[in-house]
Amino acid sequence: MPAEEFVAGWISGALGLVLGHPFDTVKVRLQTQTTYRGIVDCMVKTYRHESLLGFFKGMSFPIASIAVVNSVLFGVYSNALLALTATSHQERRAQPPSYTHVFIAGCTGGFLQAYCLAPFDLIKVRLQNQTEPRAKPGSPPPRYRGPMHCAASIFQAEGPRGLFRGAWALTLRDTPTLGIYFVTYEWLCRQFTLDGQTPSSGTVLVAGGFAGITSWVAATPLDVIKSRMQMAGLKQRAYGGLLDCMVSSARQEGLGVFFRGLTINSARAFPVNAVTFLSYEHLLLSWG
Ligand SMILES: C[N+](C)(C)CCCC[C@H](N)C(=O)O
Repeated sequence: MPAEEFVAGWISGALGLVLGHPFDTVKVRLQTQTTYRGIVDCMVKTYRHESLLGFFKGMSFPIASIAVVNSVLFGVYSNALLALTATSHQERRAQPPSYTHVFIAGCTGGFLQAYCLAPFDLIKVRLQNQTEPRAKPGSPPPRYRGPMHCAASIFQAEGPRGLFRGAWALTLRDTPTLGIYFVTYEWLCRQFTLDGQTPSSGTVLVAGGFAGITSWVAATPLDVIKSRMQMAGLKQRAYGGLLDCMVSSARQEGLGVFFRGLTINSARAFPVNAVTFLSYEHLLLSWG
């Protein structure tokens, strides 16, 4: 039943997401704030000021949006591959598509999911960057009270286009790197699987995990720029555009700035993407 599979896919996507979210908060903070000395320092400070809850800020929207984002990514990828190679998912093990086709299909999926992801991602980043501890009597309330309030305030202050701030950087980040994502996954699966056979669950977990890491390594420089452009509207320190943001970040902080959050991104990527690919493959198998 497609509806059941959809729910199962959403739940396993959500599981991966919850697992990865604390890493994601630390990453966003390291990328956009200069008060932390490193991963451990950021974790300790977050825990001291905001308790464990601090790591889970901004999570409800990604959970709700992962259903849309994941189905666009995997659905477009699979259908693009069908259009390119005329083989359905079931036939692909017997007649494996070329890596060029896998790459093109991955880029197409990545391009389209980026636009669905953009407003959700913006709200996530804005909420994750609120470092105020949870409502203490007497302390000023945080700027955004929650995701809906955040969306409404951005809409009011910056207009509908405000919700798509950083969307270009996000599209540039995701188009080629999701091509790399599916190529890495396919390549690793084929290395550990006999011709024509279905990869084992262990292979799918490892291939999915490494596909996540590889694509995040490639995506990190644009990820930093994306997060900064998303925060720019708030700080009134608007950049002239993507290039301006790149140049001024590199000038002020050196080239190392493009690799901020790389370690934490990779640590997060393995479990998240291992779980995502395992559920994807299982769902398609049970669909027959
Ligand atoms: C393309 N880029 C590297 C940005 C993401 C690729 C992995 C996507 C996955 N949902 C995750 O959150 O890890």
